[in-house]
Amino acid sequence: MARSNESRPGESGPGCRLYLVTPPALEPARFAEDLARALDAGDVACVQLRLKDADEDAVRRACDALRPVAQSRDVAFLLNDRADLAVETGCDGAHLGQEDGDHEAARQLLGQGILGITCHGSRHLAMKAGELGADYVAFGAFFPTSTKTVEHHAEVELLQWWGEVMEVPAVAIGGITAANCAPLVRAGADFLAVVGAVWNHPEGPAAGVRGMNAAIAAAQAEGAAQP
Ligand SMILES: Cc1ncc(COP(=O)(O)OP(=O)(O)O)c(N)n1
Ligand SMILES: Cc1ncsc1CCOP(=O)(O)O
Ligand SMILES: [Mg+2]
Repeated sequence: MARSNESRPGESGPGCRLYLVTPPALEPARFAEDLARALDAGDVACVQLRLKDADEDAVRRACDALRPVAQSRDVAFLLNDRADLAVETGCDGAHLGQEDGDHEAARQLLGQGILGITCHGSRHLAMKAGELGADYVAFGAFFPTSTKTVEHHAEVELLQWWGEVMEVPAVAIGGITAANCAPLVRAGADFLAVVGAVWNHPEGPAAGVRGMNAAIAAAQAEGAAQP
């Protein structure tokens, strides 16, 4: 599947695309190989490095090992939680939550870089994020997840509403799998962000990417066939 002419988070593009978030812990050299295999298995718009328990040096080392794997394939590489470190390490941007510092300052710091903001299940937070210039808003969790203890949930209708009134792309996250993603795609999610569906796939990450791509394509085809 072609990649380079398609959308990255923050660009509007055709249909819905896959957004990979890394596992919570990884060994950079070994994971670089897994990541390469996953990215070579199908269409991926974006990779987010999310290492909640790693210190700054470990995050830098992981960036150094993984960023080229994504960027050499024209896949955007984002850092979770830290806009400053994202800029310093040459990432394409940062994903920030509601507790991850000053979003307006991050917007300034990132310049043309990608800024994604967690908006949980909230129209209000999403409008605020859109107003300050976020390149995408992230809604979730849509389904139960074992990757993170979540306090906020989002409904499928939120995606539909957002797509009708706003231009800023929407990322859906939280417990998304090939088996449950169809309603999110049909509701207009621009990107589906996943951890477990790819990295914990029983046949390996490449099979996880192929499975997600196939499920997205099937949901889009189904949507297009409806009168
Ligand atoms: C694409 C995407 N959406 C949401 C999140 C969650 O961000 P946040 O609320 O800051 O929680 P942590 O990831 O920091 O635990 C995300 N990382 N990516
Ligand atoms: C980081 C994050 N934010 C909300 S749910 C979630 C975890 C997503 O992981 P999974 O795809 O395994 O449910
Ligand atoms: Mg965060």
